[in-house]
Amino acid sequence: MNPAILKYWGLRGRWIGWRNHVLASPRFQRFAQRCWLTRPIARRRATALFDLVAGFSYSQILAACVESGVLRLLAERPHASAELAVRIDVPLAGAERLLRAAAALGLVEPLGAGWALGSAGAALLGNGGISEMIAHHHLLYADLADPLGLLRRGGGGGALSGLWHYAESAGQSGSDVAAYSALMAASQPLVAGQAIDAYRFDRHRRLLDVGGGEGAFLRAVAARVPCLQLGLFDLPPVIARARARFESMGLADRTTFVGGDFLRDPLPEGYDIVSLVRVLHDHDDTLALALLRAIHAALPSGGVLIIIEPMAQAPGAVRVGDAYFGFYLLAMGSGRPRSASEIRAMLIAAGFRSARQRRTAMPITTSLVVAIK
Ligand SMILES: C[S@@+](CC[C@H](N)C(=O)[O-])C[C@H]1O[C@@H](n2cnc3c(N)ncnc32)[C@H](O)[C@@H]1O
Repeated sequence: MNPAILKYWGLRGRWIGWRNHVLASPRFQRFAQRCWLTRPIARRRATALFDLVAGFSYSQILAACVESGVLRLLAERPHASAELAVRIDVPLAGAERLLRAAAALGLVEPLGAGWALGSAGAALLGNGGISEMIAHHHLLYADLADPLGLLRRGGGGGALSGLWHYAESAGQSGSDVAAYSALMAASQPLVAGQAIDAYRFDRHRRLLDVGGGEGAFLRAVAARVPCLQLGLFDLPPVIARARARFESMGLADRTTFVGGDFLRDPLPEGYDIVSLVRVLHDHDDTLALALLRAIHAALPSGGVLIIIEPMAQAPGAVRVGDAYFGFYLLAMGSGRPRSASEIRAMLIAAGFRSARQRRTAMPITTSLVVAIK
């Protein structure tokens, strides 16, 4: 390596250069595969690298399992291949190919002459939101077919941005509102449970969920904290759907519904805690900061803002924040995943007196930052 480069990047740069030189060398790779001491590490690393190479194929096998309903059928009881082939309307050879592939991924497992649900399949079915995510991923993957093109044009403009485009037109399109809100509501239990375990909402009297969609987060908190008064703010067509849902569940008299655009309209006052669940990362920095300032203005002194979303650089979940959501939001055409420390800095810039991160059990779905005015 050029000594000037080594000087600029320091000791760590020198170490990385040397390490990569060794790892890329066919001679070292052959040695690592042959030596009993390094063989397990070499195999692990080769598998991890191959998983990166083959990730899209795995995702499509998963999509076929969800779309065909094969996992649900196996959750009812084990099935023989021929029976499954008929039920999912795929020729026997195709069904067996899918089942073998799904078994390799832990989604199903062989049982005698047939097949049972695998442990990863059972975990997936136990979280309804995951199937919904998988079902809409064809939009994301269509946009990611040309990742460099997407990066060069700055994101958006594809299939996924169409799904949430209603927010940019202040919720004018009813069918888009329904599809997007339903997806959000289905995946909300993955998030709400984590947040409720990590933060004591029973310290508060009135909770306003801004960008709260159909109110799935509010309903989850309401079930845990019966005396909390609820407020829901979202675009008017989303609020109409939420109101109907709350009425059918007998929760409407505990809840104030406010339809509006949080980028233009003032937020309702009189709440001692405001939540922003999977909203901040949807917006570019200028709009995100404006939203934090608007919430700051609406809160009383000592009021709390709680930000709940998957975050960048979350220990143990960097792939979700930086890789998955980084590109998901790029395809959406707006926003970016932020680390907890970036969010804390934005909160202080918006006028909050303190901002702290709270631990959650599953940063893969949920990280949490609490700010006090
Ligand atoms: C990613 S969804 C999150 C929904 C919900 N908080 C959740 O976690 O399931 C973003 C929400 O923000 C709402 N939203 C987007 N732009 C908005 C705006 N300008 N004013 C009010 N709500 C908006 C959307 O309608 C949607 O319900």
